[in-house]
Amino acid sequence: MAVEQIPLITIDGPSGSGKGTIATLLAKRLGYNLLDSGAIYRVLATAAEKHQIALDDESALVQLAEDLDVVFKVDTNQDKQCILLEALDVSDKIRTESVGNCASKVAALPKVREALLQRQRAFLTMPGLVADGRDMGTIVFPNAPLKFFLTASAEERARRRHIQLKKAGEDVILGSLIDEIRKRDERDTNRSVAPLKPAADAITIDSTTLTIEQVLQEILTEVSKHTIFH
Ligand SMILES: Nc1ncnc2c1ncn2[C@@H]1O[C@H](COP(=O)(O)OP(=O)(O)OP(=O)(O)O)[C@@H](O)[C@H]1O
Ligand SMILES: Nc1ccn([C@H]2C[C@H](O)[C@@H](COP(=O)(O)O)O2)c(=O)n1
Repeated sequence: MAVEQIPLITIDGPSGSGKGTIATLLAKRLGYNLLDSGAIYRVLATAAEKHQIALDDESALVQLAEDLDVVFKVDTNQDKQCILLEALDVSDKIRTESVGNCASKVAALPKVREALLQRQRAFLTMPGLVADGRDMGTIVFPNAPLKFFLTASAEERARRRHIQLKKAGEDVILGSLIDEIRKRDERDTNRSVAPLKPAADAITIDSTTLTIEQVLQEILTEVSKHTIFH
């Protein structure tokens, strides 16, 4: 089957807007594959630390990206993917704010993004794909038939992240999280390549005052309007 005929939904948006949560629920509901593109940048940043590569050493990071030994395993019993870097489970380790910041730095390097492009496009297989990130609808899958841009106020995103990190046992201060989220937004939005922005044909959903279930329902309503997803 030609790739253009494979059902594909993209969800872009800033950090903590709920992309990952919604993409996971949507993929499960539709029985599709899932691409958590942020996880690839997070794994790359983790590999850089492991191999003592500086986060601004573009040529070494490109080589690392090309050789990156990362495996995404779908865990059918849990609602999350298991992510292996060089055969070691890094699923939880990559979720800290600190790794998110490092990922944002390596993601600002144009040649690193180029090196990871094909790896992301390879996720587009039958029966379909839900892809979440910053440039899914603009650069990686510009021809996707249905695109969403999920957003929420920085304060609300930090509040959600605060609850999430506290549950995971991380000792974090809400005020610093708001600052970090704003800094990451700024870096992701103002970089020269594939900046965080809605695709011209994306549907924007502001989830500041919506529950996860309400966001999912809004998306499913749009999905039901397209025959390619039936
Ligand atoms: N609409 C919502 N209402 C309340 N909490 C939400 C909502 N959407 C997401 N959350 C919660 O906010 C937290 C962050 O969500 P999630 O990890 O999905 O965001 P994200 O956009 O994928 O972030 P990142 O880009 O940093 O990975 C999670 O704990 C999630 O349960
Ligand atoms: N398509 C993507 C996905 C992620 N990034 C960068 C920018 C983010 O700050 C960082 C971590 O992503 P997250 O897991 O928080 O979604 O990775 C990107 O540039 N492009």
